[in-house]
Amino acid sequence: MKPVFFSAPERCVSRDDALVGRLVELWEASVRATHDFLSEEDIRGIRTYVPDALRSIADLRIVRDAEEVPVAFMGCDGRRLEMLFVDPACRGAGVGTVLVREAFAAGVTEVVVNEQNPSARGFYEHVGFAVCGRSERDEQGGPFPILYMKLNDNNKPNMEKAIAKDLLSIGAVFLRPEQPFTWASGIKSPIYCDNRLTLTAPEVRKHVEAGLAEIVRTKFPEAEVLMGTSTAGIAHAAITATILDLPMGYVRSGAKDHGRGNRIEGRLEKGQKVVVIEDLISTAGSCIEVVEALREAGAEVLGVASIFTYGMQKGLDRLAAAGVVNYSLSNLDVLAEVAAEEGYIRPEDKARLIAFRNNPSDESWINK
Ligand SMILES: O=P(O)(O)OC[C@H]1O[C@H](OP(=O)(O)OP(=O)(O)O)[C@H](O)[C@@H]1O
Ligand SMILES: O=C(O)c1cc(=O)[nH]c(=O)[nH]1
Repeated sequence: MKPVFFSAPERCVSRDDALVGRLVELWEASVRATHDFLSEEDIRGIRTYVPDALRSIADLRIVRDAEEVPVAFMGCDGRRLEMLFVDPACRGAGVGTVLVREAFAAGVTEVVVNEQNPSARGFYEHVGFAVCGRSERDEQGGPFPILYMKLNDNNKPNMEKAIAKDLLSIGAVFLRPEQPFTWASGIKSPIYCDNRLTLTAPEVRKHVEAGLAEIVRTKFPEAEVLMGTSTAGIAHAAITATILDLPMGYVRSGAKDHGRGNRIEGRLEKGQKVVVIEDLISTAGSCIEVVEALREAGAEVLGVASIFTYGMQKGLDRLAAAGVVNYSLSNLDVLAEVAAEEGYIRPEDKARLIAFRNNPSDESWINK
């Protein structure tokens, strides 16, 4: 029977002989189960290098079972996922996926797999990698063809769908056509997406923060500081900054009338390159105010990373006029599609939501 409990991935700084010994055992069991193209002699030969590789890999993470025994590990070096092995007894339980998400959060965008291991290729394709090159020999010169895989924008549709599913699954999307919500902009709306609820749903929060970190890393690699919008962007800015090991602060909706009278909290130097973290964009009024406050303080705003956008024309026009680029993890078009597919809304509601987004001043959608 598959173990049902697994620890969260743990980063291993010290790697004693007992741990390395167990990981070598795990490596061998996993290789014997998946690398049937290797001979006994090949396995024994490669095994001699494994302990050194485990001791020297920059970032080693392990998952343990209920008895604290390591059952999976991964090693990353910069953008490359160098190793990921799961005990055959635990395959299919989602441990590999959890480790890969950690790898994404750590900045991984590349992996190399043996062409003769189609299940590994299938796994990496499933989580968003695509083959971008091939070599007839492996990186040690052995006669085993390898495939170079990269995470690229092909991953975007997966991410948009996955985050939409996440938001729906935790009940963060509210539909109330009979009693419209009032948005920050004053717009009356049949829908309200409460991303604040991701904070109390750790599994979803993990996806959101890994996604925001990926946006910052790939779209704004020069970012020096993250600034959260007040209030719903602040926690996301803090968690994303922790993943990326960057400074963070936040921008209030107005300056304080006591204490130091700040509007921008946290240290911000003139000329610093800032990415704004916003939870949601409707008309983009809130995030543009924040961008303007930061520019006034002398920051160079690289752009905005947000969880969700409605894709409203007003928001798009305002962002363009302010010269602000925004990347969102998901959007209304994808959310409405997924919600209809999964039975959260009726197929006809999908078109009604999009019609509302396209023309919010037409309130014919209101159920009187
Ligand atoms: O794109 P916009 O039209 O500006 O609308 C989106 C903003 O509205 C919400 O904030 P809200 O004002 O409800 O405050 P909160 O962040 O404190 O929850 C949301 O968190 C965005 O910041
Ligand atoms: O525009 C807003 O105020 C708004 C819309 C929405 O769906 N969710 C949210 O938190 N704010």
